[in-house]
Amino acid sequence: MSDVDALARLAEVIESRKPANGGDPEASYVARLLHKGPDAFLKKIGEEATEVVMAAKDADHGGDRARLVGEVADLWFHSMIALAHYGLRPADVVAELQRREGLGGLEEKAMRKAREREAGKS
Ligand SMILES: N=c1c2ncn([C@@H]3O[C@H](COP(=O)(O)OP(=O)(O)OP(=O)(O)O)[C@@H](O)[C@H]3O)c2ncn1[C@@H]1O[C@H](COP(=O)(O)O)[C@@H](O)[C@H]1O
Repeated sequence: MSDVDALARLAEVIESRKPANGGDPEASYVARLLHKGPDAFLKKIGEEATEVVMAAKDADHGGDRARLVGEVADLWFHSMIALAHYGLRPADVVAELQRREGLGGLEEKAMRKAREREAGKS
């Protein structure tokens, strides 16, 4: 079973927790966040991103790398709740990464800057 399958399965569970699909905020953490709305899960994303940074800095100094894995999992999980809310799936993110495959970040940035310069002229 691939990594992407696991993300797709989790996306299905998240989908089933939407208010429109009968998700129960009393019984489900995901349903509770979706019920509270974007402010609630976007705040969690901000917190989890900070925790990723702190865990990585800790790992730099001999800290537990498993903690970093856990914090990244929390960040991905909460990001997937946001994707679901906006009608998107992990497959959309994977497709975007696939689109970028082989296009170096520096090369992409140079192309983007050139496009911006062109747009500025017109
Ligand atoms: N992957 C996860 C997952 N990762 C993290 N969490 C929860 O996310 C919360 C993370 O918040 P924190 O670490 O900040 O801890 P906290 O202090 O409890 O958080 P808050 O009080 O601030 O909300 C915790 O309550 C975790 O239990 C998750 N909850 C659910 N899932 C998946 O989502 C599925 C559906 O979950 P329910 O909708 O709850 O059934 C589960 O079967 C899992 O596969």
